Amino acid sequence: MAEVDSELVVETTHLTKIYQNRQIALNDVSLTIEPGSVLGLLGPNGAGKTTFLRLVLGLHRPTAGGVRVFGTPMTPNSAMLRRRIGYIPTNPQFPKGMTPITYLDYVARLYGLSRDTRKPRLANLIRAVDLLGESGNSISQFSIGMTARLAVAASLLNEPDLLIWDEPTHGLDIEARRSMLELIKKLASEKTLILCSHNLSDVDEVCNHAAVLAQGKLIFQGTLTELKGRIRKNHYELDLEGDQKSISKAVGQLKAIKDIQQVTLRQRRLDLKLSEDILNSQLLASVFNILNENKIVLVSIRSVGQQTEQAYLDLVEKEESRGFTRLYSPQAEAA
Ligand SMILES: Nc1ncnc2c1ncn2[C@@H]1O[C@H](COP(=O)(O)OP(=O)(O)OP(=O)(O)O)[C@@H](O)[C@H]1O
Repeated sequence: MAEVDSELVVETTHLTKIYQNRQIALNDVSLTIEPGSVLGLLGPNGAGKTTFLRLVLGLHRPTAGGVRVFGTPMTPNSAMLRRRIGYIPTNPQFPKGMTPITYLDYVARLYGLSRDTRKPRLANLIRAVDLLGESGNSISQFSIGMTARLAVAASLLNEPDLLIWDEPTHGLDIEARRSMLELIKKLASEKTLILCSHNLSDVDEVCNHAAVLAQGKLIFQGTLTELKGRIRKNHYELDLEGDQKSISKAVGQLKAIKDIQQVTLRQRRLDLKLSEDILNSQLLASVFNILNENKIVLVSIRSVGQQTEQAYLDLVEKEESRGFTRLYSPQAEAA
């Protein structure tokens, strides 16, 4: 584990970006990212994610508010500060006439790395991203997976402390995606990462924090556990085995229990929604008892919806319906 200092890696205050005086891409976003975080930046298309990343990188100037990276204000002139960041845009593009070696060597020279540092680091990185066999081939022949690996190598060349990767698994096949996720997990032990992604199972696997943008506004920031904790709990799905008559009888008994709010049976799959404020283990014990009395075998039980994807969809849907309400009841908004 890398030494974690208390300095915030990123701090945005009231960050706002309006394009061409009319498109509000980012609206008053105040967000902090601590060292060691692996932050999943989430949001529907057009929510402002790329705009946010570009502002953190100092590639755009904010319309209002500001960004500090490692405690220092980030501006388009902060070239030295940007060197501490390894950035991969969505669908990275490279000069087609180059090979991975000539390209990485070129980037390393731009960073001002000496020959003695450059050569071994380049060799290590090419090996780490598994491009050794392709190191002398033209980038123009590269698949999406090879291009993604080259982008990873380029983003790590200057040994940055912060990695900002926009959709790193986009377009990758199953194997390439797996190795990308494993690499992210490895890097997470020594660096801070911001990962923009539409793939919530990837986020679930590698991130420990999440920030959700919707229509330019930050509607959630916190740990992934907190994000999941926002969704409805006490919803279970049970697969049963037994004769239909016994199952129907058990369903009748379950419906009579006060703290079971909803009982739905589809074939042999039972959907149970329990009261939020009840000790679930106690109530589930009663459920198991009823199944037992009716000689019904419990094949499996799952907690429904305790997933990042469900939590994210709940949040974004809620925000959209709020927008809808604002649109159609101006008095409510003004109140
Ligand atoms: N250079 C620009 N000029 C004008 N409008 C822009 C510009 N870049 C982005 N926008 C607009 O700003 C809003 C936010 O765009 P942004 O690309 O930041 O969203 P995003 O969350 O990254 O979307 P996606 O998931 O589709 O990549 C969108 O409405 C987009 O059309």
